[in-house]
Amino acid sequence: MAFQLLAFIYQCVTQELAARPASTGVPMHHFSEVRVGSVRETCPHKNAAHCAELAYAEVAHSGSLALYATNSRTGLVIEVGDGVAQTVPLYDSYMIFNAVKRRDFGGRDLTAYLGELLRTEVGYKPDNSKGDVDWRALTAVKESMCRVRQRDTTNHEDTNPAASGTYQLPDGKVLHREQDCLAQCAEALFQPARLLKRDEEEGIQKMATDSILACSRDILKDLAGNIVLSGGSMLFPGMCRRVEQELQALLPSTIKAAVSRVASPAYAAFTGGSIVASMPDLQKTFMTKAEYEEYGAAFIHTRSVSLTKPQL
Ligand SMILES: Nc1ncnc2c1ncn2[C@@H]1O[C@H](COP(=O)(O)OP(=O)(O)OP(=O)(O)O)[C@@H](O)[C@H]1O
Repeated sequence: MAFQLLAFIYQCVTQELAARPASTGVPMHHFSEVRVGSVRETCPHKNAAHCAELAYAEVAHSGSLALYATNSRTGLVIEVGDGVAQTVPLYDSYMIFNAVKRRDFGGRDLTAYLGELLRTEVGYKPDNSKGDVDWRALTAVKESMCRVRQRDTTNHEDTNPAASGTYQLPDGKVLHREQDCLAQCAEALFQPARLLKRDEEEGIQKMATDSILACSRDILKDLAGNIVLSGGSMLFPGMCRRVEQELQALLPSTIKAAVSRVASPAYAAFTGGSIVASMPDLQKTFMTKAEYEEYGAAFIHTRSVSLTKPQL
């Protein structure tokens, strides 16, 4: 079913959007793991080949694409979108596959958590008969009013520049931008086990630290020195500073963490993908249609930029 959908998307890109894969590379990304029921499984290699069968293209990883969006080739990407959080270390464009961490939580869990906070803290009463009105309102509050608390409370919290002073919820209650629950929502990214009730799930700071420390000692400083935030759920004001503080507290004191955010976190994979598609030296990682026809779909594994460097 997923491959039928992929075929449909590919058809839309080539026919509806009139993209011409014959004259430009088409980067595709795939997840390193899939969830089957409650079990996580490594995404089978044959899936990448199957994608290639559909598109004769190159298979990359959204984390690596986000790093390209910053014009760098070495660093750690922390990417949190709507349903997935992942930390992806890359050295000289190579993804260090065995150090990638991926967990199934993201923006939609934060929206649900915000709903709980508003119910308990301001007595918000969602009206379930109104379809997704309630969900859309919670998402709008999250995206426009919420911020990230700082570890160092002597620092002023950043406020959300998009926030006006107040927001009226569908039940008529009015929220004020200073309200504490608006700074509490994003805490769930740092404490998913306690706040999202996800047993054994680590926060993004622990995932990132584990990803860095799982790599060779020679490159730890390079990775920690270029940590890039990507994905819509990294847009909360104050996120860079908070992640930097968290990582600095967890990493050995000799390693300095430097955190930045890509220009448009929600579109970083697209931006990076377009950069990859136009980089002359990375075009050699593409599989052409002629190569596909001569060597078959498995040839994609010799070309993917998502290869692990064995010595790392
Ligand atoms: N300004 C913002 N502040 C906080 N969260 C935001 C903001 N803008 C968007 N988001 C959240 O980011 C999430 C979408 O991010 P993104 O587009 O990166 O995800 P995705 O690629 O669709 O998801 P995934 O890869 O996890 O399946 C949504 O939950 C959205 O509410």
